[in-house]
Amino acid sequence: MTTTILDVQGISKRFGGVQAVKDLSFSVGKGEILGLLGPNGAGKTTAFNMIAGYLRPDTGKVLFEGKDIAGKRPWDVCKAGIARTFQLSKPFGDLNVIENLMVGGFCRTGDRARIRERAEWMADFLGMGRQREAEANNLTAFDRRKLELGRALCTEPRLLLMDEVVAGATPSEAGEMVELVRRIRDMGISVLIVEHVMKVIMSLSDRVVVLDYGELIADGEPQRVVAEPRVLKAYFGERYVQSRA
Ligand SMILES: Nc1ncnc2c1ncn2[C@@H]1O[C@H](COP(=O)(O)OP(=O)(O)OP(=O)(O)O)[C@@H](O)[C@H]1O
Repeated sequence: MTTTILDVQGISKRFGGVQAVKDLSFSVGKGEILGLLGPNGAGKTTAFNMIAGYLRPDTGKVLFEGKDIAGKRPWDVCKAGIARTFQLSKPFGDLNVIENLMVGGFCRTGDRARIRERAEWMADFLGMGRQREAEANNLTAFDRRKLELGRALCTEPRLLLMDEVVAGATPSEAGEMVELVRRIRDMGISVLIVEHVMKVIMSLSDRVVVLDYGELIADGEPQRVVAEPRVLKAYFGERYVQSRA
């Protein structure tokens, strides 16, 4: 039986008149890759931000390894063992690859030698060994994205939250990212991933949960979930579902 690493229990968030997330519950198993799906505006980023400490939930609990982290600040969530990447990657432009990676390490320890060693290892892991000294400003968009991923990993997380990691990537870059995510999971890190590119989600996820208008509408094995009428309706509308009946 898989152990649960993250257990989200009934979280909600309202922005003025918009109920962005409503009574959302789901869990991530240890060693699992869970895909978070849903049409634009479904509440995925809001849910992410409540888990990562960027937004305080109006209701509910976020249990990480059994402890409620809801409402903790991002720095404390990171220290607890959760790292995240952002939709828009913003490395420190005038720092080089190793220096950017080292920034992540300071979340865990003040030991510069250990941080540097991990950053060097990470540059190789990302396939950026030859760009160690390159300034982030001079990297391609995809390399900046990988760098952001590496910076998150340098915080030594046990759960990684990834937001749209292949947006704007070429097919071969997307393939490279999929491989990296698999290797991250093989290192024992659980992954919660938001991604619009279906091919990526379907090939990576052990399980997916689907949101629509802030509510969970499906949770299960990817192939089965994407064929559910409720999910098809959320993505393509009622007429599409009726035309297939
Ligand atoms: N800070 C905010 N203030 C007001 N409304 C917000 C705020 N953040 C999100 N919303 C609204 O909450 C709803 C959910 O947005 P959210 O960004 O979480 O969806 P999403 O599923 O991540 O969408 P996308 O796939 O387009 O990134 C939307 O209606 C959005 O307009």
